[in-house]
Amino acid sequence: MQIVSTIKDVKAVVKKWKEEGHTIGFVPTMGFLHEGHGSLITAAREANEKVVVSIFVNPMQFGPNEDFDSYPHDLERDSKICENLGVDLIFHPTPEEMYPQDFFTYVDMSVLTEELCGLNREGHFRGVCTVVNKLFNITQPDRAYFGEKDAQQLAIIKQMVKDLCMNVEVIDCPTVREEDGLAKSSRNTYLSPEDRGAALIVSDTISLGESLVKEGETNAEKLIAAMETHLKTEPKAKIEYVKVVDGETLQPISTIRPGVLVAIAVHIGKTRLIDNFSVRKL
Ligand SMILES: Nc1ncnc2c1ncn2[C@@H]1O[C@H](COP(=O)(O)OP(=O)(O)OP(=O)(O)O)[C@@H](O)[C@H]1O
Ligand SMILES: CC(C)(CO)[C@@H](O)C(=O)[O-]
Ligand code: BAL
Repeated sequence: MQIVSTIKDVKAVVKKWKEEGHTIGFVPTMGFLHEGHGSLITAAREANEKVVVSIFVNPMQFGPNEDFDSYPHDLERDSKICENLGVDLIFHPTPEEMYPQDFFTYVDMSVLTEELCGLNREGHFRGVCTVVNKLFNITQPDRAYFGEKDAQQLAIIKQMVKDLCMNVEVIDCPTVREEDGLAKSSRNTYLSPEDRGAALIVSDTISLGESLVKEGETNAEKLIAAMETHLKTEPKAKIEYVKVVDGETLQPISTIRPGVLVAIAVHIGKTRLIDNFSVRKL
């Protein structure tokens, strides 16, 4: 496994692989890898001859009051995980490598970025789209792997690939959870033991929502109300949103049907957690 930090070095490796006719699977991450990332890497490993993982805490997608400075990192540990999972190349650039002083181009999307997390994280998806576009251009993947835990991000990346006719297949990977249900996330490391207990309300509320839909609830307003009421049983939970939206356009809808995304964002202490489920059939 190679670890490189410059765009030039990645491009040289990718050029050679392409000349040899290899397919490339790409997993973009911000590092501090866990089994959620592991499942993306495993899926990439199974379907492609070469696997590239990027580890880059992208400053452009963090707001001024967000956790860019405290975001966890451990390249040595991440490298071992990647090596064990059969990754061929880690790309670990510096912010200066990705954004030199004469960097002036951004990828902006409307509509999908204006809902859910976009309401409170201004500029976040501009940063995500810009960096993912740049990473795709650098790594030239046949397939790129994204987690359903970040459902809005996944929908936005699919839209970007479609709108801009990008030659990459976006593969969705199911949310990997802790044994008690909490979605795995690098930010779970911020949770104190007490907050970790309280955080369970998030996945619990997702399970409740799924059960209500299975039992026949088709009214989005009622579903949201029931989920909010459940979240409020945990005094440490501060609700940012509970929303029912179309899974592709991310616009709010009133009647639940297959293809709908039910998404929540909740703050537990200083930790912001997201979770969701998709309605596959009624
Ligand atoms: N629990 C999970 N299951 C499946 N995929 C996941 C999970 N957690 C993260 N991913 C995916 O891994 C990719 C990289 O995500 P990232 O490095 O931001 O990890 P994260 O744990 O989501 O971090 P954060 O705590 O910042 O949300 C994204 O496509 C994300 O959706
Ligand atoms: C896709 C991504 C690596 C872009 O920085 C990031 O948003 C993430 O880790 O989900
Ligand atoms: N996993 C999503 C990246 C972010 O929250 O910045």
